[in-house]
Amino acid sequence: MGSANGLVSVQGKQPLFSFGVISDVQYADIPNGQSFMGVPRYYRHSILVLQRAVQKWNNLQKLKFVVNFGDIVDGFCPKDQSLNAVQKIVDEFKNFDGPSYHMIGNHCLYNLPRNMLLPLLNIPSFEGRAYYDFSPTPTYRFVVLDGYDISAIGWPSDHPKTLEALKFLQEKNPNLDKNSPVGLVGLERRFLMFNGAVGKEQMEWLDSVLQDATKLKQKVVVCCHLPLDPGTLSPEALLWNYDEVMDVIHKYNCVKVCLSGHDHKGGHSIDSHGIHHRVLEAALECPPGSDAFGYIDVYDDRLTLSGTDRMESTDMIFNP
Ligand SMILES: Nc1ccn([C@@H]2O[C@H](COP(=O)(O)OP(=O)(O)OC[C@H](O)CO)[C@@H](O)[C@H]2O)c(=O)n1
Repeated sequence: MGSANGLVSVQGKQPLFSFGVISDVQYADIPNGQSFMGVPRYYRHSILVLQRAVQKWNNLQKLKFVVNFGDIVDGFCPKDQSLNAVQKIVDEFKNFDGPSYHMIGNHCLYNLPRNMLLPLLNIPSFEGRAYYDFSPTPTYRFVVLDGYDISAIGWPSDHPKTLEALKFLQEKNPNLDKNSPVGLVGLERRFLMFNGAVGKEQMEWLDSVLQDATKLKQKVVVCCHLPLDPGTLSPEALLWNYDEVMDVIHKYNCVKVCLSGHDHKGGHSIDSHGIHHRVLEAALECPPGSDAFGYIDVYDDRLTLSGTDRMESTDMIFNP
């Protein structure tokens, strides 16, 4: 038996395939700082975490691809350095011996508009859309959602999606600072400017992909920067319309696991339909010398996350 971060791996059973994971690198060439809540953030060290991740992923010699769960560069990155900083992190991912799949987070959008960001991240896009799917094996499909589809950040200020997001925030959050949850209660605390929603068109696309996956008997892993289940941790981190997205997902039986970032301390929950929700611990909040990245072995009946250091290992077992 081998052990990684408290998890005893099942020997003798070959995974169908394996992939690497990392989230919230939030690199910036600036001194250490802290979050709004006072949690230390190590902006220069986070690129070293990514470098060690890539080295480990390459050494494993079995990973088919890696997934970056967003927030590649921090919002405090001086804006004249944003382009270089994003390019620098993308280049680190290119040192991995295989494809990297990226998604956008709020901090990406504080740095660059969508039209610049999406080509750099190699996100297949039409009219600024940042959702897509891919199928690494015939029996599995990955769906990458764009949690900032309806958002007050990232689109031009007069774009209909910006206006829709601002109107929504105006209705849902009475604070002058729309990033502040003061006075919002329970799950209402997600109605913050640093979050966003999945729009109507993307929702229809998601429905059609899940319908197709069901027809093809594929199991689906949903990836989104923003968490989709209130059971995982902080309500402040949730996608605005996580409930509508989950209603679509729950229509089908094909989604087995939802993976996300954004809520830096990480978490794991299983929802009422037996779907695992795993929020990944942030690379940014690793004190120097420590790490937060991992890889996932995919089987017919489970996804097994082997985490390094601050990333907890998690066995996600489901009904095949
Ligand atoms: N209670 C808060 C929290 C944050 N802000 C301000 O909102 C902006 C973004 O916050 P930040 O912590 O940098 O966002 P992250 O994406 O790194 O992390 C998301 C959280 O972990 C989700 O729980 C920033 O300007 C903050 O100062 C705020 O006003 N009030």
